[in-house]
Amino acid sequence: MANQNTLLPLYQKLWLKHTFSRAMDSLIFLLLLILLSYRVYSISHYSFPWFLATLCESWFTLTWLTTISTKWTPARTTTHLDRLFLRVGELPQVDVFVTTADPVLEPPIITINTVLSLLALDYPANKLACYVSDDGCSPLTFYALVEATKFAKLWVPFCKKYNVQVRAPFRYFSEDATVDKNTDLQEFEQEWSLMKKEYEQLCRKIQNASQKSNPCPLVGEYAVFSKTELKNHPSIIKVIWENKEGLRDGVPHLIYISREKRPQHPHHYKAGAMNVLTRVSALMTNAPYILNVDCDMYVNNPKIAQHALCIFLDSKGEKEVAFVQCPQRFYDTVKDDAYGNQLVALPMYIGGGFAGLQGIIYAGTNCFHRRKVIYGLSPDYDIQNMKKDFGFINGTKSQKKTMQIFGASRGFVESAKHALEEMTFTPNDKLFKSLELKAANQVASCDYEYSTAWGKQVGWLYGSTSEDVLTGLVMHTKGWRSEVCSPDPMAFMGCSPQDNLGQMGQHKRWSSGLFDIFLSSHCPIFGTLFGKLQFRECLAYVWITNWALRSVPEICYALLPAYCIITNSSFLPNKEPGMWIPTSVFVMYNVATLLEHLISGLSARTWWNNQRMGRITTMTSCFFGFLDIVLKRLRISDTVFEITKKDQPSSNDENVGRFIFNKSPIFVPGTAILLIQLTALVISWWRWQQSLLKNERTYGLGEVFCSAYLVLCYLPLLKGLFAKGKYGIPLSTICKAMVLAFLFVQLCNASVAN
Ligand SMILES: O=c1ccn([C@@H]2O[C@H](COP(=O)(O)OP(=O)(O)O[C@H]3O[C@H](CO)[C@@H](O)[C@H](O)[C@H]3O)[C@@H](O)[C@H]2O)c(=O)[nH]1
Ligand SMILES: [Mn+2]
Repeated sequence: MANQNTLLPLYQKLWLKHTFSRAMDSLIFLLLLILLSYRVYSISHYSFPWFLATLCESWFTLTWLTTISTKWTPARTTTHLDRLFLRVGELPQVDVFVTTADPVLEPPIITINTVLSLLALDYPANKLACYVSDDGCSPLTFYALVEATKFAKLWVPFCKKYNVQVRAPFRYFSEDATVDKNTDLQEFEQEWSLMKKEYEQLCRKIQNASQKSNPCPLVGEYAVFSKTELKNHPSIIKVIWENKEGLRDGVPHLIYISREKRPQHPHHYKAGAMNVLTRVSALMTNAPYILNVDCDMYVNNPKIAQHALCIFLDSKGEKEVAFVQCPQRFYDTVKDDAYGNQLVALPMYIGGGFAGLQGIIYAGTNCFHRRKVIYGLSPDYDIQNMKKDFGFINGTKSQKKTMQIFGASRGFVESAKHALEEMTFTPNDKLFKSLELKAANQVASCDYEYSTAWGKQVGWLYGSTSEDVLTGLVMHTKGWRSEVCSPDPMAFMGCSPQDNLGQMGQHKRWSSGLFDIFLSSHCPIFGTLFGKLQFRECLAYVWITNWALRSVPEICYALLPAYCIITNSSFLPNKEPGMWIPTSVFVMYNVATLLEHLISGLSARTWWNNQRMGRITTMTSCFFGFLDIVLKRLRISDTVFEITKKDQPSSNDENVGRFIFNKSPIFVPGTAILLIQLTALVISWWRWQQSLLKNERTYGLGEVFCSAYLVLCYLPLLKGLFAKGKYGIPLSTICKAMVLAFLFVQLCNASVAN
């Protein structure tokens, strides 16, 4: 019996059949090929727009090929929790990392809800430790965590006693409470009311504190914050709560870390913060598994750690899987996904596709890692070679090597050695009491990483604002796989941007970070040529890392119809049968994407919003992402990680879903494209009137349709031209866009004159 249990897999991979989606995608691909052949065949049509269209369409065809390859063999996993306990006697330790960076953009109340939901995980409390990194160095965040810990002592037992599902209090109390059948209702109601009262008090305290310049006098515990500046302060490490007795049902350890920052030292944003968390936790609990969440991602399925461990501890997963990624889902989302940022259909088709290849990308949050993989281990390591590679063989020469990799902390090197050999090792059994915080301060200092492998081969990798995808890609290049874990209920829930500004900033950061990866030495193509990145996984990475680059052909293609109308030329075949080819590509593409949305349970409106936002963001945010990287490569300016605002949605606002504008240059190209299409439409209408008078036949219907379609996509901007206040596009932006549009029309006219 025991034998059989060890043989049964802890998780299974199910291959999905998206036959319909496959058929549609292939058909579109075929049509694109026909279109290209038609273009080549009718070379006699050669003209500038015809040539440019051929170039753009070749690009679209290539992109479509990578899309199909990514989506072709989707998979998902199911985990067998019941078998986990038969397999392992005791659950392993898990260190949880939460990052926060700005108490204004990321209100502490959101962060503490995430932390509370993590402390209340359905997991032995003596096997958990929660580390919070605060890049904002904010006494308010610290204060909120201290107060939250007091509440956690009531909250954690309450959640466990009544088997609460949503363990983030702000969500729990916003819904009607449900209880198991056997619960003593009276007792429950009493405790529930008490808990609600306590939570409201906690909120009030934090609210009051946030209104003062300092949450409390900066003395005692808080004295360390008295002489700090945002980017100039020593490291602050505080053990807020220690589960001293190692109680299984207690509250897990909670540690606050604000790493050292100095003006001259680059801090590498989130990746830098994660590396400090890795090192400090190595000195304290050194758990073999790490869960990483952003400050807004609360636990929605308290058993998620066990589910992830099913994958890690499975006999196959144990050897192959580097990380387990849970999907990102959002709560209180804007109706019908007006800003196209809920990412529901995309992860289902593209994410599912990745999962059926070498594995899903690492998406930065809701992800479980193995510590040894973070330290740079490859899947088929040989223990002796590994020791040599990391310099763990006695002798001064090898000691130097270890330091070159991991830095000069002896304590850390010792713990890393054990982590790599997968031996349980807690550097300090009496944990924090006897722990020398000095050692922790050393590894959190800003110069610790100089001339080490941190950020290059070890830990979260530097050099891209999409540090997550980069770090995951390098693991895949080493030959590791990854898995998606999406049990029911959904593992985590978070905030998505509540307006188009947040959404556009996020897309700009992602697209630039991803394109940065494509141009770096970690480019997925090299990964396949020289590493162990599988070919189709490489294509999938090429698909995702090229996001910013896609803006260029897309903008060209969007300008083509206007160019043709203005210059009275054409880029589309305007006679039968040729004209049917692009028409059917357009129709098929829309039908296919619409059906994908409907099958995913989304509304037709959501589909349209996603299409529309796809066009807008590619030509605005992604284009700026592209420019950012061009400037970075030319060493003119560096990219920065702009934090997304996490706000609790304003309910019942009638303006929800409306676009808001500011003076950001990001709106200039979009407005210019819109003005150009409008100009073209006016010209074509005028010409049409003329031709009616002369009784001539007009061509160029295709071009007019394309222009009109773009105006429809850009409707939010069109409304912005006429609205006032934050809903209106600023006059300066309109003027700049008008200049661009004017130049474009001049260019068109000049090209005709030649
Ligand atoms: O200097 C910094 C900047 C950011 N963060 C943290 O990084 C996380 C992600 O930032 P956010 O503004 O929420 O970005 P998103 O676009 O929502 O994040 C996604 O994309 C990022 C990469 O662009 C990943 O780092 C994230 O994990 C992933 O959820 C947050 O917890 C921040 O507190 C830091 O700790 N230090
Ligand atoms: Mn986020």
